This record gives sequence, structure tokens and C-alpha cells, in this order.
Amino acid sequence: MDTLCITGGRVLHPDGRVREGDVVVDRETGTILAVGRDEAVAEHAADAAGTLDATGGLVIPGLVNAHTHVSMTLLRGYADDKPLDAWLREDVWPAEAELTDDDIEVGAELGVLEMIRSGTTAFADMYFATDRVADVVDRAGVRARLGHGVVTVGKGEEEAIADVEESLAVAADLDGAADGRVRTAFMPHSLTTVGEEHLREGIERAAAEDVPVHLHANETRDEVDPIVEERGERPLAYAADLGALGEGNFLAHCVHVDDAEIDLLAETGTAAVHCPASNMKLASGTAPVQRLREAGVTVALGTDGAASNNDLDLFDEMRDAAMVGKLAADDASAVPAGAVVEMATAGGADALGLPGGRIAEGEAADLAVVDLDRPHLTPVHDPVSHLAYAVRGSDVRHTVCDGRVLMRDREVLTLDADAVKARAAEAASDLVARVDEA
Ligand SMILES: N[C@@H](CCSC[C@H]1O[C@@H](n2cnc3c(=O)[nH]cnc32)[C@H](O)[C@@H]1O)C(=O)O
Ligand SMILES: [Zn+2]
Repeated sequence: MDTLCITGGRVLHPDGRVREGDVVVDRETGTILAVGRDEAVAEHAADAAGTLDATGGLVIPGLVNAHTHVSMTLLRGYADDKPLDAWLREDVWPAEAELTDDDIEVGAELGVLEMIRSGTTAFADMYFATDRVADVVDRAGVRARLGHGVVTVGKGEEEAIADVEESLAVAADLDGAADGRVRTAFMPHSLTTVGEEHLREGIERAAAEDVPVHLHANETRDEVDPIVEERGERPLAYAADLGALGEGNFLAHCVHVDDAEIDLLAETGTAAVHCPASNMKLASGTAPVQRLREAGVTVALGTDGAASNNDLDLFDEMRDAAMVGKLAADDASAVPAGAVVEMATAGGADALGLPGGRIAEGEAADLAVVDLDRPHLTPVHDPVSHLAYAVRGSDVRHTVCDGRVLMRDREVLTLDADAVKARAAEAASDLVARVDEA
């Protein structure tokens, strides 16, 4: 058997406890064979073809970034300090109009490089040129649920239909790519940027093929109010009517949701992806994370695109989620450390319907090893507290996905970091020059 043994560290278990232990991985199947420090583990470990040293470290499930637009790394720091609508219309959409497929690939490489370096092994992406993003996922060795984002407002009927068709076609064609590490979804951008008939048709056809649906929902008041005024119902009641709620489907943001909408999410098994940094930066509001979790909704964490964050580091997101969750609930015990760690791991895997998120026998070997032997992580009273409040992405030492080592001792093995950075910087400056000329 071709095994890998991650030795000498402590392990975060699905119940939130941390114990000394090794993790033995079957590299052929990409699953975890054994966890702990008993005889069976020792036997496996003795046979292991490869090892990863986790001394002084903590082995955690690979983090899950459950909502992003990965190629937007090219627009990192391009337009800041504006609300969502103005930011999209005045800056982001004009720049995206100049993006080439090559740019999207280069931006995705940069984003995936950043994610591997900060211990993220899976993500959900809504963008375009999805086949190019899938290629990057394949090469880099991570997992993703990918989709083509549909926008129909401001488009002619033919163009709008083509966008819906493209999203459905991409979901059908790319599902199972990268040896099964790529899964797909139908991704209408939001309830206000896609017309009702297009939403209805696309969602119905996606459901008929068992394709999940992912969209932005209830992100800002400016997005919620027109729906309430025009339809006389809350956005998630509209979403339910469209068939957009259900097991396997996941909604980004869910900031402005009332109690009835929270119940709808819980009853239908629809997951919510909390994006605290993006919500703070665009002053969109604060999602009621504590109430969502108490209602039984699966809550995951997402960075959103790098242009509204401005990084793809899930450790930052955990900290932001805990901090803003307390502030929003006016309760320091709300959204505790264990909750954000769960949201960034098992919650993310469950929301996306992807393997991983838990370190236990039989689970996918998607892991990160965090180096705790650092000044800002000393002493270690409680490793889970550190994950939520003190660890940074740069503390990640090794990253493993599907049993394959993607980063060893902070060196990413599947992407050439220097080349990726150089290509991305060049593509980004060329892009901005084209936007200025247009
Ligand atoms: N096919 C569509 C593109 C939609 S992709 C998804 C879109 O979401 C945008 N986006 C990024 N962050 C946010 C956010 O926080 N809220 C809403 N949209 C966002 C992003 O810029 C991108 O245009 C078209 O023809 O325009
Ligand atoms: Zn988004």
C-alpha cells in the first residue's frame, strides 16, 4: 500500500477535541486509514512510504472556502471603499468586461496558490471561463465546486438565454473533472441580477439533473428592498418559489434574513455561506450567524473575491466571523472559537457536498498542518482558540489534498509560485491598461 504518515503532532478531531496523534493516509484512495497513537497506527506508520513531520504542529482538516470568485485576485486592491452596487457597476464589471480566458486562468492560479499556502484545500467558485478554472484545480491538486455565474440584467434576450445555457452546460460538462475533484453547480448571480423567467427555467433544469444551485442572496438592503416592494414577499420566499432552496444548494451571504427566512433555510436543508470580511468591507451588514446556527442551518465560511476582502485566507475569515458574530449578537459568547472552526471545515464540506472537513478513518485525506511553534501562538492553552483567533495563513506548514502533498515545509509542489506571481502581476497591469483605454 502507498501510505503517507503525518507524524509527531496533535490532531483536531471532528468533536472539536485535540489529541496527540499521527494521521496515516492511503495515497491511492486519498482517504485516511488511521488516526491516533496506538499499535495499529504505529504499524501503518512503520510501513509508510512517505512522512510529513508535524512535530510542534496541529493537523487540521483542510479548510473550505465556500464562496469566492478566485480569479478576482487580479483585481485585489483595484477598487476599494465603495458599497456593493457602485463597486460592481463602476469598477468591477467594467474591468471584468476586459478579462480574457487567459487572465482568468492566471488569476485562478494565483488564488489557488494563496489558498494552498494558507491551508485551504477546497473552494466554491462562481465566475466565467470555468473550464480554465477547472484546469487550474486539476493541476494544483485541490477540490472545488465550480460554476459559471449568470447575469441577465442589462442583456438582450438572446444573450441572457445564452448565459443560462452556458451555466447549465458547464455544470454538465465539467462535473467529475480532475479525477472527481471538480464538482459543479448552476450559479445564477443573484435574485436581482437574473430575471425571473431565467431563474425559473435554469433552476428547474438544474434540479432535474441533480445539479446544485448556488447564488448570492440577501447580501445588502438595496438588494432585499426592491424584491419586497415589487413582489410583496421576502427574497428567500421568492427563492423557495423558484425552487432554489433544498439539500445541496447553498447561498452566499444571507446577511439580511428575517426569522421566517432562517426557518426556510433550516427546513429545506439549504446551506448559508457567511462572508464576514466582504460584508464588512462593502458595509453590507452582519449576517445573524448565531441565529442561523441555532436554527440548524449549515453555515460555511467564504472569503468572497479578493477584491472585496482582500485576501483568500480562511484563518482571517474565522477570526472575523467570531468577532463580528459577537458584535452582531451583542454577546461575547456568540459564535465561539469552536463554531468558526467547524464552519471553516465540516460546515464548508457539508455546504459544498464535497469530501473532507473531518479527520477520521475513512474520510478524505484533505489536511493542513499548522505550525504552533511561533511567538504569536505561544503558549498553547487551547489550540482551537488559536485556530480561531491567532493563527495566520502563513503559519501553515504542509497542505495535503486527496492524499497528495500539495505543500511541504511551505513550498508549494504543484504550482511554481514565482512564475504564478509574475504572470498574475503582468496580466493584472495589462488588464488595468485595457480598462483605462476602453
Ligand atoms: N457571467 C456573468 C458574470 C457573473 S460571475 C459572478 C460575479 O459576481 C461578482 N461579485 C463578486 N463579489 C460579489 C459580491 O459580494 N456580491 C455580488 N457579486 C459579487 C463578480 O464580480 C462577478 O461579476 C456576466 O456576464 O457578467
Ligand atoms: Zn460573491
